[in-house]
Amino acid sequence: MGLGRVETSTFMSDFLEKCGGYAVLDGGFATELERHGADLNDPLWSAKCLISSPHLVRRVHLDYLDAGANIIITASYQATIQGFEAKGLSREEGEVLLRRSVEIAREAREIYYDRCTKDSWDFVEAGNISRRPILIAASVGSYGAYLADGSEYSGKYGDSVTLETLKDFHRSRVQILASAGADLIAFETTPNKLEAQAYAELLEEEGINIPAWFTFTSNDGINAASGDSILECASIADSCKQVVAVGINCTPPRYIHSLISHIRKVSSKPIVIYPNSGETYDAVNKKWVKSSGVNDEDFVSYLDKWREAGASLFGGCCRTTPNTIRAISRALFDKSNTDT
Ligand code: MET
Ligand SMILES: [Zn+2]
Repeated sequence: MGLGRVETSTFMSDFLEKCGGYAVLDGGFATELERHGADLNDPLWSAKCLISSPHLVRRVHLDYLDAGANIIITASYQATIQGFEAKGLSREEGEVLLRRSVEIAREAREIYYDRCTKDSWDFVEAGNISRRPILIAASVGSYGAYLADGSEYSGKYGDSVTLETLKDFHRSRVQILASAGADLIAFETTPNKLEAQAYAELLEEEGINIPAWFTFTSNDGINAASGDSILECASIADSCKQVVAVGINCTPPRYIHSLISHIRKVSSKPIVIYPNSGETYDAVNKKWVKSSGVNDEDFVSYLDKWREAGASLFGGCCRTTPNTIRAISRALFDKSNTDT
């Protein structure tokens, strides 16, 4: 374990350096599957496609790689052994599907690299072919995501849900994903500090040997979705050795700047942000309501402020698309060209 820990301490800074100081994540995954016609009105949400249309999962990963992503996040957000069992699958079949989510993302990366080599898109540096660094992040959605009632945006799990409940709920999926060949685990859409504590303890107790990031949701720019202070949530992530980045996902762009500033007060770890499009999710009707959504140009216009505030990994969450990611990638790339 000693060696793993040492590597973890420099994992993200090394990666960011290879990427040129900043890294680009992918964009909304489930909502992109929907844009391609998938019907995700199901408790498994995007994980339904692991069963019904793995080719579409691979295609969306590839679209994000084509758009410039350095990190793609697997389709396991709402994939759980419990959820698969509720569909009548066996435990073993559920495990196979979880591993498959990582394999499909790895296949997409291989296909992308092969295509780049063939088309000579890679650039040659001092005689060596240098490939764009690409990591596979295994998604772990929060307990609220599994409940499929929108409680990842309220964080109210009720008094009966304890630290041990959450650890037991997440344990097997984390173990399976960690051994499936992913580069890191993305604990996403975390609405409260109890769940962050559960993740931190699980990583430690299970001796998980790949790094992780924790990202939280917020409805006000100050607190996590549950009302827990973002300072407390980020501090839990900061204290966990395996955590290589901390940040925010699936939160409207207008709240991100203030949240980055808060996180920076309690952590010097790299900050990862992937906001949604700013539209709101109606959990009852399972629909996104176009209220205060932003277009790709507006989304990108926030980037400089987010960088100044201290973030270094940027992507998009629900309802953002490969076009959003292409715009982010261009904005960062053009900027770094003019900076040097
Ligand atoms: C509700 S947040 C969903 C996050 C997940 N990675 C996705 O883009 O589908
Ligand atoms: Zn989202």
